[in-house]
Amino acid sequence: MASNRKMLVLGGDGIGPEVVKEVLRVVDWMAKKRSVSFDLQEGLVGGAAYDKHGTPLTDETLADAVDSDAVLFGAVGGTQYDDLPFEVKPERGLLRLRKEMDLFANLRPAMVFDAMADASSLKRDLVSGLDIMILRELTGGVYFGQPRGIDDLPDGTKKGYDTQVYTTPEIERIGRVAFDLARKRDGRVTSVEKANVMMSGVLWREVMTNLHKAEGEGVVLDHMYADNCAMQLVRNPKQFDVIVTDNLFGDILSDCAAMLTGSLGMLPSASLGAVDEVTGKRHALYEPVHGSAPDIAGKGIANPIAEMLSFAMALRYSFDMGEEADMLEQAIQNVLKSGLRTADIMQDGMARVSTTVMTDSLLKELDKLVSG
Ligand SMILES: NC(=O)c1ccc[n+]([C@@H]2O[C@H](COP(=O)([O-])OP(=O)(O)OC[C@H]3O[C@@H](n4cnc5c(N)ncnc54)[C@H](O)[C@@H]3O)[C@@H](O)[C@H]2O)c1
Ligand SMILES: CC(C)[C@H](C(=O)O)[C@@H](O)C(=O)O
Ligand SMILES: [Mg+2]
Repeated sequence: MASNRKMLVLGGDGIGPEVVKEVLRVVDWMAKKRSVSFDLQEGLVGGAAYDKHGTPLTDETLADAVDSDAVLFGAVGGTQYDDLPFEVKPERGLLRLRKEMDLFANLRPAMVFDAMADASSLKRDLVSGLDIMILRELTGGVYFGQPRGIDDLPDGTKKGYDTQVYTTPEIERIGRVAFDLARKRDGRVTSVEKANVMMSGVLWREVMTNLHKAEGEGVVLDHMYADNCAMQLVRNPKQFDVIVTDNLFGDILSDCAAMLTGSLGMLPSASLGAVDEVTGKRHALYEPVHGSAPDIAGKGIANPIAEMLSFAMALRYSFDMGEEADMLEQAIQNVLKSGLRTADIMQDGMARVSTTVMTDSLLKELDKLVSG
């Protein structure tokens, strides 16, 4: 059935295609049980694209991504690609997608579902009900700054270097997203950098402070150094509402936040571009925070929940299907409540299940939600 909901599916490598396949079962369910169809297209990215085309992202796939309403992304990378030249490594495919689609705002929510509070690395009372949003700037900073390279030095040793760059407009646009998010939540933004050692951090703090004065009505802003933030996340995570930070600190802090929720396999994300003033649309890519997990790939034990929750974010942010997104999230909560666990979130007294059995049960919960 044709539809105007264009979604490009890029499974990638390792467990990427395994978890994406499970989401496609939910997409099927929606077509059958809710009469909601998607115009799906599949493509290659990462190592899978390199194996076939000699590049981790072809221009054609990039064009398809730009043309879609949303990209559903799995994960890229794998040890078999470790020796490839830097510019064709699988991860470059993802980075090029982010940059060329200008997906500057990466929303990484860390929520602890009731049934999961005992699976966290922290004690139950520190995490139960936790709901924080890490907003990571995704198209700037040390990931893309020039110059970068490895040079030979006269003494026969080498010098490896990267450059962290942020401009005022780059900081302002992510700051605006942070304030907008906070207004719909608890109204608090913590801006995280290392202004004590980095000039880009000094600018980041100055721009955030000025932006807050000019446009921060209804929002309380505070500032924190990134090292302290890492510590505070595992000491008392409920002190945070929205954390806004740069590309590299956001990468690290969100993996850290994952363990508050029980596993990297639980954390979704949405990578969003600016809203086009004429069409009202924006480029978007939905990706779990985890990677291709080479240690468990092919074993059928990956946790599909991060990918499922990423699809729920797609339903909410790209397809205006909040009701379906709520339903999917509710079904996930019900499955967890029923005691099913993939290996990464296994707890005493729970039933250990495979990736596909987790989805079987999720589809049954969805059935129950529509019939009851
Ligand atoms: N967005 C992405 O595509 C992305 C993100 C992170 C890492 N990577 C790449 O993935 C490869 C492996 O990286 P890594 O090992 O540092 O990180 P990783 O996230 O792939 O795995 C870290 C650990 O978490 C576990 N894990 C991750 N996702 C899981 C899931 N859904 N269910 C159960 N367990 C899960 C893994 O088994 C592993 O023990 C590298 O090539 C890296 O560059 C890609
Ligand atoms: C695979 C890699 C390029 C990526 C990043 O560093 O941004 C990943 O770690 C992530 O968190 O999305
Ligand atoms: Mg990461």
